[in-house]
Amino acid sequence: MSETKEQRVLQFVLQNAIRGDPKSVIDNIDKYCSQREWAMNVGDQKGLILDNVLKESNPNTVLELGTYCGYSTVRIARLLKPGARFLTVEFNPAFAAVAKQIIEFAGLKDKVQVIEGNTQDIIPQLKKKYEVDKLDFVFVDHWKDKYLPDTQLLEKCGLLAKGSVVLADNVITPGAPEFLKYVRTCGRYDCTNYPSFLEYMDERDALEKAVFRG
Ligand SMILES: Cc1ncnc2c1ncn2[C@@H]1O[C@H](/C=C/CNC(=O)c2cc(-c3ccc(F)cc3)cc(O)c2O)C[C@H]1O
Ligand SMILES: [Mg+2]
Repeated sequence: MSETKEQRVLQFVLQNAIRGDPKSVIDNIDKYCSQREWAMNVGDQKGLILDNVLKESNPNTVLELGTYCGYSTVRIARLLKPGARFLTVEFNPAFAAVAKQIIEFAGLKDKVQVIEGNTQDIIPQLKKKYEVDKLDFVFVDHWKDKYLPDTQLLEKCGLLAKGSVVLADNVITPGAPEFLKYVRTCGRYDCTNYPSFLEYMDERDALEKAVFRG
């Protein structure tokens, strides 16, 4: 049966990256997706901003919405302190299967829990089923029309505390206008925009950091 693009990305990593070396996994995904087939990874330019915002936050508990192939999952997991908890949610089984193999190849299997499911179903289960109290850092990179409902769901479920960081990809391209308007005007977040470029392209994009005021 014909391979998918995501399977080709995985194969390229398995054949070219160094097992147990997260940076070589990241670099090889960027190499494949910039030279051979574009894919919706956060990429290296926005990835550097993600790295820096994450380091500033130094989180104990991290949630990612939209694992895809696990590129940002590896970027995040490689920077977490020992004992930190990291949950990532993906509802496409084929993407989750690729991500799990990429995460394991990078040597980060024990740092990440890949949860297969829809974020709107998983978020309400985080407290009881996944024993999460509060989230220190949330990376939002799934369907763009889900950014707002899921942010409001995180609030409703009592998962955000004063200082919790919500970092959203693609607030320019493809854009998440309702999310952006909400976090910037609802009065419950301090927002910072980080202008950058769309992964592997020259088009403009940006990350938005929304820090919950509690
Ligand atoms: C609700 C829900 N629950 C669990 N997983 C969910 C979910 N919604 C999506 N997902 C999963 O996240 C992933 C989805 C990510 C969506 N990201 C995108 O659509 C996306 C699109 C572009 C883009 C930019 C310019 C262009 F011309 C074309 C595309 C760039 C990006 O960085 C993106 O993240 C994979 C999907 O299965
Ligand atoms: Mg994205």
